Amino acid sequence: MSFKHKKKFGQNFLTNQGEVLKQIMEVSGVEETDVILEIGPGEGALTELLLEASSKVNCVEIDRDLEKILIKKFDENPKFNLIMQDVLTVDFDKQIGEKVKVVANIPYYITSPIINKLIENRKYVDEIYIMVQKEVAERICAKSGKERSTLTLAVEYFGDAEYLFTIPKEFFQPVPKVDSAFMSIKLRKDNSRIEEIPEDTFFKYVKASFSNKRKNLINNISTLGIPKDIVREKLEQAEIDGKRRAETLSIDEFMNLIKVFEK
Ligand SMILES: C[S@@+](CC[C@H](N)C(=O)[O-])C[C@H]1O[C@@H](n2cnc3c(N)ncnc32)[C@H](O)[C@@H]1O
Repeated sequence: MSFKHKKKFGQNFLTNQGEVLKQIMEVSGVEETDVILEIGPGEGALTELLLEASSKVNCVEIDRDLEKILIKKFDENPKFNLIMQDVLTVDFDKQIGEKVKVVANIPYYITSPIINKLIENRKYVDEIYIMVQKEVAERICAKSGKERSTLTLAVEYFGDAEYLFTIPKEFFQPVPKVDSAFMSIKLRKDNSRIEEIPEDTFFKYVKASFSNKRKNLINNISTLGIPKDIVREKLEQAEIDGKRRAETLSIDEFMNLIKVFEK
């Protein structure tokens, strides 16, 4: 009996596998020494190639109905480690405990929480290769323009994102409404940005700046309780036009602006 896909778990499995999987393996550059974390293995299409190419594959899958299928396929392979659990509840210290490369076609309904969880556990993760909704990949990787958001800045603060390639929606079963994209996030090994501006401070200003996307920086930053004339003055010092919107600022402009406000 074939597997019945569950919408609530974001289950759109790759069908046009040969082509896409080959591309995934090529761009993610998995090596024999790599330990992999695959979030949402599904029926194990990608898992099989990851097992061939790496030294160990930790798979985290939430759906108990897939457990038997995965065990039947891979349980005899000593490199295979199955964690049947919601990925957002995985304790990296206890359950992973070593450096991993993330390679996965993740469940799209929790894309931001997954990225945030991987960033929080960056001591175990330095490279992330994931398939996400095309629009989300475009937003995360946008260097300028209205696609930029707090998620774009969060990723830029900790690393570098790159849009790798597009996967048409017809390559999945069931066929979703949207196309997908494969992208990478390389987390910075040094703490350069964090040392310049602490995380809490950085996100306080970024969140305020994006709090109302139609409003300009003066109006949004003043929601932090800073009088508008002071906000205006500080933005002038930072050489940033207060009428600009947050989406037009690069991360370096944000870093500079925050330094001036925090002086
Ligand atoms: C988009 S499908 C990808 C399946 C497979 N990797 C493929 O490419 O065909 C997402 C997978 O994530 C699993 N999943 C959904 N929510 C999850 C969660 N919170 N934790 C772990 N896995 C989850 C789903 O059951 C499904 O297997």
